[in-house]
Amino acid sequence: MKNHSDARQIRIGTRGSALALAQATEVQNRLAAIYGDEVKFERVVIKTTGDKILDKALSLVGGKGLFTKELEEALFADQIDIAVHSMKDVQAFLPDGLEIACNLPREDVRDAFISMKAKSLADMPEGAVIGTASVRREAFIKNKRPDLKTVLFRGNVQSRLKKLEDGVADATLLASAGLNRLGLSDRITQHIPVEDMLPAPAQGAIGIEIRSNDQVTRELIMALHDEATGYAIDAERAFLSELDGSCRTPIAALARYDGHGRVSFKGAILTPDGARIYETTREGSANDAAAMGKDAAQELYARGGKDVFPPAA
Ligand SMILES: NCc1[nH]cc(CCC(=O)O)c1CC(=O)O
Repeated sequence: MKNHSDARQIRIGTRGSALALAQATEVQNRLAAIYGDEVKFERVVIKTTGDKILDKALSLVGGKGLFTKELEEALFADQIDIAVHSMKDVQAFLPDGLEIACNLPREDVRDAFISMKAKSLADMPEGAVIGTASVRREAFIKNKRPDLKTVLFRGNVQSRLKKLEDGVADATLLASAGLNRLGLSDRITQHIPVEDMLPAPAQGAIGIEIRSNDQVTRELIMALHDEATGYAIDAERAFLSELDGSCRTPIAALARYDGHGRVSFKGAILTPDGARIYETTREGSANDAAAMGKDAAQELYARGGKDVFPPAA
């Protein structure tokens, strides 16, 4: 056992970006609201590979676990007790010995369109340039507006907004959730309806990762778990893991819990050029959320896998 004074201490592992810190603060505030002085906090800021590589598309760097690997190593090394993640950045398969123990209530799931030149994606002048690093967003953009050009936009939310101000692109797309959490909601030009652009699996959700054998921490943080978010994430992540997509695969999914035991699910895969979208829906018991996502993935893989997934090298 660790030898901290009377109060139980939770070491919160987080990346150093403004968004990551805001999410870690949200977790800490929620825990403090429940446990008061019984729990003390220490924040441990950890730089991940994804924070260091800013000049390449993540899809070219290798993809999985770029924003989580170093945090997971710190969990294994007992340097932190919890790792706070954007669930969107958490790889489909976690290493043995670690698990996502809870999900906070989900933020806005939609993608946000941000521009000083147009009121909406549809309103963009012909040939205009959109900055994005997401193959999913790029494929949807090309599907709707084949005339638009895309440029690679990486870096944290602030640096992308700065690039926009500097005129590197005419518009960009970011998760509404991140902007809201950073107090930057006023920068959003248009919330893109999910019917037009299905979000990334788990977009807008925060998850807390722990060591599977750390029963004490699990019991403390379970109080933060949001059931509705958990069911939705179960379905969306089962969809993602069944497709075993990389960051090179445009994959989208959104599930909703109705508050009464039922989950509805929509999933899509797209060809990177946006020419084809394969989508499907499911509806069923929340207890079957993961099976629903998996089943939807199998259907779409059978229908569109050949087009969407690049042939093995
Ligand atoms: N891959 C980067 C990333 N991971 C999570 C978010 C936003 C917050 C969220 O979706 O929960 C972002 C930035 C973005 O997509 O705009």
